[in-house]
Amino acid sequence: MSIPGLGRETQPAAPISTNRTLTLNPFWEWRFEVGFNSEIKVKLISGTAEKDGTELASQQAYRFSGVKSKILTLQGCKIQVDGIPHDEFVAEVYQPTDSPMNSYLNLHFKLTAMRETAAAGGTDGPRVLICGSHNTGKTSVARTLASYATRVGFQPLVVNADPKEGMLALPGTLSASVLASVLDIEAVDGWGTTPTSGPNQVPVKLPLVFFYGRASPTEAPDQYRELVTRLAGTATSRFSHDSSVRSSGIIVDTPAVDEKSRAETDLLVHIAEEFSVNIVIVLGSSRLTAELSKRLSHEETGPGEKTHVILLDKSDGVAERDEAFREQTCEALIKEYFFGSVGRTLSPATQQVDFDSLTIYRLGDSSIYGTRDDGIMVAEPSPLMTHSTLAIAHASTKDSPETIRTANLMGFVYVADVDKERRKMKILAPVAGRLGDRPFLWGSWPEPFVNLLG
Ligand SMILES: Nc1ncnc2c1ncn2[C@@H]1O[C@H](COP(=O)(O)OP(=O)(O)OP(=O)(O)O)[C@@H](O)[C@H]1O
Repeated sequence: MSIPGLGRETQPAAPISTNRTLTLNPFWEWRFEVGFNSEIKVKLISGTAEKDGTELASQQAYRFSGVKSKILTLQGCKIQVDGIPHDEFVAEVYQPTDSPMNSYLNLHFKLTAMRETAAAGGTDGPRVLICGSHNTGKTSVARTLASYATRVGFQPLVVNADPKEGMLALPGTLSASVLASVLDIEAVDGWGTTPTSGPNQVPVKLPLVFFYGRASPTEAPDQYRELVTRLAGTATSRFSHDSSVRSSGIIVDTPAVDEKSRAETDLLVHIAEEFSVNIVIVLGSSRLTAELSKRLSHEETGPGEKTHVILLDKSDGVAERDEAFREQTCEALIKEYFFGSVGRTLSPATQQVDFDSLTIYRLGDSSIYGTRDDGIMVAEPSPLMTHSTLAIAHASTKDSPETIRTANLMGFVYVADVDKERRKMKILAPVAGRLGDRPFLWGSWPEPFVNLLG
């Protein structure tokens, strides 16, 4: 039909298929980036493929949104991609030794041998720390080594000492968890879903989580050290009685360090010492390798055992994540924590509470509370709290400030609104129930962002 002056009515366009098949040879990687407002689906058609060490099941469609990552094949594969990524690239290599993955794989074989020896002798398995400067692929390597370990039947204790990332917990935390099963390929944080109240397809790994409430370890180095010590002590005592965890060892992911920064290297050495690390993997920095060798190689980490510091290449595929991307990831993680994800919808509860029925501690912030930035202080109702997440400490409101600030966490709530005059707050919690008997911790990071209920 033609309408005068308006031209011909257009026929609905036939949907354009965005489905295509990619063929990857052994050790090739398909590197892709997907924005937060779009989604792609990836299906393994034949061969084998993995994302950060976790194998894709054949013929299953995996959805990706808000991610920069890669699909690697060790034996060659065909994958079907449905949707248009924001960016993509196939990294071809002519022989496996051209890929840094080859050295990560060899490291895995070496660790497997050490774990087998430890299991046979009833001793501790390898305690590995992964470090390097910004964007060297530390978290990806840690995740890959952890996945490989579980694939051959080990159960390593995985530690995230990088508050910017959040592993099985929201960012701003340090955490540790035993990995005994596959990682969730689609998870926003790359590990799995942060445990809340709903059912999960992939078994939830109950992590041990501590609240740091800032992005960078050097912002509050004393508090950071204190939490690392707590995390190491609690995690090792909780899991040391389990012989299969002990012989599987530890894998520690660390915050980025500037190789020239003494303060940052000092914190790295502290993490290594607290976890009695005996293998340090440095990605892409010979200077950091030399510095850590000087400071750690003389240390005995066990009877007749010394720390080995090993330099490995970083992958040139590691993607830069700018602040906006990190903020969006953080937002996605917080939303997922309260509301769940596709196929796993949660029902959080909103409640109006009297501010004075809660005990909220502000982690030291001298810009608001003068010079008392050494510990925590009871917060007054403030609009600054609106749209923040508060951590719920596994402690009593009557405990000492030190016990509260170093307590492990039970979960998080979200502050939807604060009425300063009436001293009332609207709070979103993962489950309905009384909130008053546990202390809450309020950090300066992640910063308040969007209105989750808006
Ligand atoms: N080979 C690769 N191809 C494509 N993307 C990759 C590759 N390796 C890592 N990435 C992606 O690059 C980003 C940064 O990687 P990763 O988090 O492992 O680095 P990092 O060194 O831990 O970062 P940071 O310094 O911020 O802690 C992530 O989104 C990760 O999925």
